[in-house]
Amino acid sequence: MDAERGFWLQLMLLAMVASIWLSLKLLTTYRLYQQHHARSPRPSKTNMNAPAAQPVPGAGIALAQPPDLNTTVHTLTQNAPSARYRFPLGWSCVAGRSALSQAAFVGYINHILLTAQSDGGKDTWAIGALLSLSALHSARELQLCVIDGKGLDFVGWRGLPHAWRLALTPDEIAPAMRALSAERERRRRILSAAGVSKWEAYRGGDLPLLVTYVSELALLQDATSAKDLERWLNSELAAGRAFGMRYIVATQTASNFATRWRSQISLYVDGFQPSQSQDTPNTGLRTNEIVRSSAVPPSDLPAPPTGAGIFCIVHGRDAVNIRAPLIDDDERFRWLEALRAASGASAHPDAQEVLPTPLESVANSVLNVPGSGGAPLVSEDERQAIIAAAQLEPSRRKVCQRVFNTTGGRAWEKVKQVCDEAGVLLGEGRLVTVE
Ligand SMILES: Nc1ncnc2c1ncn2[C@@H]1O[C@H](COP(=O)(O)OP(=O)(O)OP(=O)(O)O)[C@@H](O)[C@H]1O
Repeated sequence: MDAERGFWLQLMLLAMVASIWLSLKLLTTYRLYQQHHARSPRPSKTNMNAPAAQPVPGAGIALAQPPDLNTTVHTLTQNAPSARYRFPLGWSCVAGRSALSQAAFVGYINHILLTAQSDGGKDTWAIGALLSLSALHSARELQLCVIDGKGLDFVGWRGLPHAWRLALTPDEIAPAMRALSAERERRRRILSAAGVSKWEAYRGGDLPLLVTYVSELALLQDATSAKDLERWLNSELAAGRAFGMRYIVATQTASNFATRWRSQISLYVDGFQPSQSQDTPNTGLRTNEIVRSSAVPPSDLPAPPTGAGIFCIVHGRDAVNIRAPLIDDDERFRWLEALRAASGASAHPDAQEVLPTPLESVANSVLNVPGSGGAPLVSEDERQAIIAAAQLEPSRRKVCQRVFNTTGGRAWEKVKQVCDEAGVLLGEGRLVTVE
């Protein structure tokens, strides 16, 4: 009996020693884990670049000194190597480092409302987005329409292969609006004849994404009337999306305009506003909802000139403060020249046949954005050839052989990237298509 009790006592003692040892081990491991994570904070989802970043006082996490447009486009391509029609939103300061926020037109962004008081940096933000899109897409993939009429900001864009139409004086505005409606109808006919329900499914290769920038909505009202403008916005914004047309509509505040078309807006970019009453019309959220998202609402942002280029970006219920890269006249001129040179437009300004603008050539030779590293850059022609071959071949290797006459290196990466994006040939040997 005593021997049995002794045995159980010994066993309990052993169990106690083992549990103390285990607890100490767990504690040490947890401390090590904590120390490691204190030394190396997790990178933010949006990626980072220069160290020792500082936010603008009173502007949430908006970065005080954002990198230039070159670095911005470089970071954009690193963050989202394969996303099409991506563009930068602006820079923030996350855990002491600069972080770029970005979005993409095809996928989840429909139309954009861009607002801020005078000199808030609206044109500069839009120019950054349009130049980035142009650098990353050929004129066959992307066309731009600019309706300005308030200054000289877009004069240098004339003759650019990406420029579908520029309305830069008040008398050019109404015809440009009619041309956009006619283009929408033309696209409707093409898509309907091709038997597809939306632009994204069309494989004809002759309908580039058409992005229209309206630099001041009030000028469109002056060129037409409040009623006509409302009708035009309602139909163009509601229907344009399905036909590969996107709008960036800028104005000082949207509160002076009818509300229906605003339901088509999926991204709000709002800079300084003088009163809380302006927050909701320009962001779609109430002031306290923006604060709950840990962002500074437009009515609390610093006013220009200190606050120029600082915006509150709202998508759904998420809000973030950013500062856009400042693009001065010289830089803009260099970019436009680079885009012209890369597409051969400077040699043939009136050329009908527009050459594509592959990112590699713009990036490597002219704009100094490294093209190596990250995912391969696939031209629209290559993309279409890969998709077509994927309908015929049973495996990605065979697709690669058919399109590039090789099965390795960058060619293989391109095939992999396009197949992943399109959701085809996910299993070797059979054709799988995902919605
Ligand atoms: N990202 C930025 N960072 C710093 N300063 C900026 C930035 N963007 C613009 N600015 C400054 O603000 C000035 C006005 O910019 P911009 O013309 O883009 O504003 P806007 O909102 O379009 O003005 P307006 O409505 O009066 O035409 C620029 O000349 C520049 O000095």
